[in-house]
Amino acid sequence: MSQSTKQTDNTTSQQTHSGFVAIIGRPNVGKSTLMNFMIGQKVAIMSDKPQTTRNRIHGVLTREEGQIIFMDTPGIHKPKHKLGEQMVRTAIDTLNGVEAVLFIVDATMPKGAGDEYIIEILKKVKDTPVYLLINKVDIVEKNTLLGIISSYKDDYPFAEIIPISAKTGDNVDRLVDNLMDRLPEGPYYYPPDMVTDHPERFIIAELIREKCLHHTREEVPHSIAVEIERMQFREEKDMLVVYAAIYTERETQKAIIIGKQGALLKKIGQLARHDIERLMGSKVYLELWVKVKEDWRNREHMLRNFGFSEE
Ligand SMILES: Nc1nc2c(ncn2[C@@H]2O[C@H](COP(=O)(O)OP(=O)(O)OP(=O)(O)O)[C@@H](O)[C@H]2O)c(=O)[nH]1
Repeated sequence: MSQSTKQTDNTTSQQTHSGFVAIIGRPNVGKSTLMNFMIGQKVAIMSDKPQTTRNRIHGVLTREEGQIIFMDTPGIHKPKHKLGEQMVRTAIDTLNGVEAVLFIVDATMPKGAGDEYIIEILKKVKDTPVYLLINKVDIVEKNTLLGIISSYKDDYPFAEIIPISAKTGDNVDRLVDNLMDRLPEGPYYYPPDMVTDHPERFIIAELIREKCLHHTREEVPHSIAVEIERMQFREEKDMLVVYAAIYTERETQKAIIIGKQGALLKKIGQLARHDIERLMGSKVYLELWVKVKEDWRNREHMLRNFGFSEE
């Protein structure tokens, strides 16, 4: 994950950190308020349009030191509608695949069935650190806090327990610093100021591009581009199908990416597929091919296709 658009522009600065963080908590505990506070004006708030898969990206927090992509885990907030086994498994897979989980509870409410339900799911999650965030501390008496903490702390080995106020921002900076420290070194998956209707398309293209660059070192310039030609969720197979083209400027570069008997392209595909599955929380079928488009950077219609247009 060491080469990205951002870092090639920025080779002298220190390595950025990045990763995925899931936010869970029963309704009304303050998930959206916390997102809004953390991300503020800079947010690339993701569209509310139905997504191709069940996981939703809430927003992206970009700082000089790195980028945090916040994910929703649909279904987990609504214990009343009992999830199907497959949905529970998908939720657990998502939580296993992220770098950290933020479990938000409401300091003004006693622990309820909804919280306990979430804790049960968390217990099935293996190595992901879980932060317990006790929210709305601005409206509770300080001395009630200890009682709330002790009602949760034996339920689960939380990595951190942090009382916060998503409304006033109390302790939120501390939380973000702590998350940034925990995230592994990695690229900015989004340009810092990008707003898009198709965030997954963009990230998936970047993941594929990153694998190409990483495994070809200096032989292939950063000018290669990846276009997602088709992306479709196949309900019956519970699988996301992605067809993507890798564009190079020369035949020689195309040959390098394909490798001996297609070996390198296969490897790029496997690695990218793994990352996309992690991102989307579902199985992925990825088909890649390599095309030569000489001097594609100068062609405006191509730029628009690749999603680089200002429009
Ligand atoms: N006093 C106070 N109110 C808060 C705080 N955080 C959230 N709220 C309020 O709690 C209510 C619910 O907040 P949301 O952010 O919508 O909660 P949510 O978890 O996203 O809710 P769902 O979308 O239903 O899952 C709103 O009225 C917020 O203003 C806080 O730290 N302090």
